[in-house]
Amino acid sequence: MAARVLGRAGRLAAVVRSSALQLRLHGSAGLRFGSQASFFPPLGDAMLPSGSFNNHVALITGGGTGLGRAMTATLSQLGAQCIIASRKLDILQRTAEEISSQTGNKVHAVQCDVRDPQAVSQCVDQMEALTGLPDVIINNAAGNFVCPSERLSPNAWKTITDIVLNGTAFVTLELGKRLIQNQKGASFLAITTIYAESGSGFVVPSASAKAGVEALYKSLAAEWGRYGHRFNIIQPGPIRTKGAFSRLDPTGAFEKATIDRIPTGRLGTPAEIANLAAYVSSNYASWMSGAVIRFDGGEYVSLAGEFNELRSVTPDQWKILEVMIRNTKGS
Ligand SMILES: CCCCC/C=C\CC/C=C/C=C/C(=O)SCCNC(=O)CCNC(=O)[C@H](O)C(C)(C)COP(=O)(O)OP(=O)(O)OC[C@H]1O[C@@H](n2cnc3c(N)ncnc32)[C@H](O)[C@@H]1OP(=O)(O)O
Ligand SMILES: NC(=O)C1=CN([C@@H]2O[C@H](COP(=O)(O)OP(=O)(O)OC[C@H]3O[C@@H](n4cnc5c(N)ncnc54)[C@H](OP(=O)(O)O)[C@@H]3O)[C@@H](O)[C@H]2O)C=CC1
Repeated sequence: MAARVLGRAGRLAAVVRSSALQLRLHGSAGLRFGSQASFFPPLGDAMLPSGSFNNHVALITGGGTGLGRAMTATLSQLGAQCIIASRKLDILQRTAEEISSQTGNKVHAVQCDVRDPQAVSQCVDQMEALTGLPDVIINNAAGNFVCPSERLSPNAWKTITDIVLNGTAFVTLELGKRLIQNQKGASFLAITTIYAESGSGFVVPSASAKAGVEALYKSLAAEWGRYGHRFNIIQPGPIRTKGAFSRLDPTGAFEKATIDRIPTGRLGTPAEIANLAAYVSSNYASWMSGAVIRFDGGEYVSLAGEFNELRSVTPDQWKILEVMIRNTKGS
């Protein structure tokens, strides 16, 4: 009897090993990866009540494209007057016109390279003249590309860390000082990434700079609450944008593997993160400060757990594994 069970178990162990190999080679075994996405449909509408940002001014860096554009569209739809700032004025102006014409609320385009503190100061001057100081600041601008670290030049390192860490610091400090002087409260939000926490090879300048941004925002949450300022962080997982995907997965080779490891079976959408950013920046979240919100469909925990690949083991295979485990006597 024992021999029969062990023989069966041995055969099944081979099947399990071979399906684990198939999984590694082809990314699919047992559960159909991605089929669970139907449980988690993305909703596109603005979640907050209309008018939630009436009489609010919002600055969104990098608001002309990708996730920044989606956040601008949602805030504008909810009543905010928005200022979008980045290097490419033509793109900003096109986005501003498109969003304004859809929502009926003014979106202003202001050119600004966040790496340059003088340009940031001039951008804030321009904003003060256009709208007054903002109630909502979203530090979303970033630069990134995948690259083995041994291929990085000093200027490549400096370029990414200047945009992400110094740029966020320049914008935050310039606005913070003026808001404090004017005794005006505000919500600051930084967009980082899940690997700000874990670190990640091949995007080392970005990982280092985003970790710095998180330290900056957590520190200021503690220090500047007394001035009426809240500081929060959203760590997005993968959400398709041209800016990110063209620099992080230029051939598209990693997309399927990425989706396969996301427990909710799909990428995020710009509208979903825009809703979260709107909530965090709104008065509904006035008690939220110093928060780090991971928004990744479960990717981070999926990458972290050593045994998570056992998702590919089928119920029949589990029966055999359980017999093998129960039949183990002693150590
Ligand atoms: C589906 C699977 C994969 C997708 C995964 C998705 C999500 C996972 C988590 C994602 C996190 C995402 C984080 C992001 O930040 S995405 C945002 C991406 N958007 C951008 O980067 C937009 C802005 N980017 C740019 O403008 C440029 O790319 C820039 C960052 C290079 C800056 O441009 P510029 O100031 O004009 O700089 P350059 O003069 O061109 O270059 C400066 C310096 O860097 C070197 N360099 C540039 N590109 C590379 C490269 N690809 N490899 C190595 N080195 C590079 C360049 O040579 C210069 O150095 P020198 O020494 O030569 O002077
Ligand atoms: N998409 C994703 O999967 C993920 C994105 N993120 C984060 O989300 C945010 C938005 O990224 P995403 O929308 O995907 O990518 P985009 O490339 O579309 O957005 C980056 C924006 O930053 C602006 N920018 C870059 N350099 C500067 C600069 N020196 N000064 C001012 N603005 C600058 C760009 O505008 P311009 O070129 O006009 O300057 C662009 O609008 C980033 O912080 C990114 O790190 C995090 C995790 C995942």
